[in-house]
Amino acid sequence: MSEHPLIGQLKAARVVPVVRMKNAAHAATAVRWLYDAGLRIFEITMTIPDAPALIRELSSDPALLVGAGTVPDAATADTCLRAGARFVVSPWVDPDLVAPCRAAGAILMSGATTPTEVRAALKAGAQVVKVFPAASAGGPAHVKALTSVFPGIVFCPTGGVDPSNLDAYLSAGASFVGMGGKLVDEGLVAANDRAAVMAVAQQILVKA
Ligand SMILES: O=C[C@H](O)COP(=O)(O)O
Repeated sequence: MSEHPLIGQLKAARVVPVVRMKNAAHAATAVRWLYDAGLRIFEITMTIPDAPALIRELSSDPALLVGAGTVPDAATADTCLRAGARFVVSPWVDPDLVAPCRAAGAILMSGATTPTEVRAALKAGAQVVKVFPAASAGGPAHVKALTSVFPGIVFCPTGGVDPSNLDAYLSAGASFVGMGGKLVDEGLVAANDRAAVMAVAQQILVKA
């Protein structure tokens, strides 16, 4: 099966910022700061109040690649895809998400930890395997073990990834990573500490 054209963009960026905030205004601020730093890809998680509205707003900018994260079911996937999401991320394997993603031409990233779960994600039709939770599953060594039995599969480790271990995950065989709390800490946004968030974002860009 040929690779989805957007996967090249994700590989080139190497980091998908996972925006997970309790407060919608904080999420919008975090995205604005990361945009100012130079980032153009955003995973907007469904744990943000009214997340599809933020997806719709961001998707109106053609320079951005916006996806929906922590998508719990097909109806939510459909809402996000109609709002402009071009990738859908689930921390688990849910075959119900395949049809709406295929219909919209979007990428489905399904969560998996073990080889059995990876196989299930691929059989269900995921184009990307989100290795989650990556750090507690064994970190880069775990990703390396998975890539040895699944050569050519697009792995996106997420959970505990930060600027200090990014290179180790990529060297282990990750195509790109998801980075949440270590990149955009809601506490820093709430404290209006733009400089601290920008500093972390710069580390990602320096490495890219
Ligand atoms: O779904 C992804 C996680 O929320 C991101 O995990 P993280 O905050 O440890 O990077």
